[in-house]
Amino acid sequence: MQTLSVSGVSLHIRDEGPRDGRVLMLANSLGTDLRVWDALIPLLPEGLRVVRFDKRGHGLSDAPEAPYAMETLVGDAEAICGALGLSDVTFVGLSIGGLIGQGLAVKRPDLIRALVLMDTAAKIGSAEMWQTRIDGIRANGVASLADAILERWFTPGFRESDPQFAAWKNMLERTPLEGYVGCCAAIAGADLTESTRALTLPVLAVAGAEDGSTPPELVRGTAELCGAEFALIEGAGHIPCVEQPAATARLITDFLERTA
Ligand SMILES: O=C(O)CCC(=O)CC(=O)O
Repeated sequence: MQTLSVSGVSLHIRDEGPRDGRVLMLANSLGTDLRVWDALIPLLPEGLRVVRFDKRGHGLSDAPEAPYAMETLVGDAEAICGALGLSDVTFVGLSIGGLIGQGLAVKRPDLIRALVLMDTAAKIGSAEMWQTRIDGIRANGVASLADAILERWFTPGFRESDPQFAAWKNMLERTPLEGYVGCCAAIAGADLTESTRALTLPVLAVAGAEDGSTPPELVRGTAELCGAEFALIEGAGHIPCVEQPAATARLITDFLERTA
């Protein structure tokens, strides 16, 4: 297990593959930890150096008191790149992870070669919507909203019959309250529309066809902002790397080839 201290906060990271391989950095979504990439990684081309991490407040990373700012989350990802000596990174960001990726590409264009925006947007939801969610979680805990969240994350078929569904529910419900609320605040405060419009690096945007959190039309809108390619993943909700790892891996693999 590897950890890294950033401004006194311990971040859990996993750094796998050859040190001299092309770097793929994976950033996951709200209420998830780095295990959401487990099924995807073995399906990616060999020889990649794959770096993933639990953002603050999630997984095995520390959960400092909320709120967090998007700039802080971007700074954490930047610090991980610095500590591991990463450059020429292809950054794959899922939902809030995609906001982190957009922010990092703007702040440190020298670090990022290409960007995959997965089920994300330049702006996700409204400040009011996030405040309602924060109030609900503060009053009744993460588990009180879990069923509604899981309906947005996964298709009905997956929820009804996948043997791992119960484990993903546990992962969500066990997210530290401060971490979940802290990241809600970061998303609420992030409108990256203008900076993402100015991006010039290669971008692939992908969306689960049944995503109820960041619906395909929202993702497509962000793709259009920055001239990105757009692809739909059938049979997936908000987390296609869990629900459709093979289709997700194919899209990423083709993009890696196009941006080699
Ligand atoms: O998943 C994220 O990082 C934020 C988007 C969201 O609202 C997810 C959910 O439906 O809970």
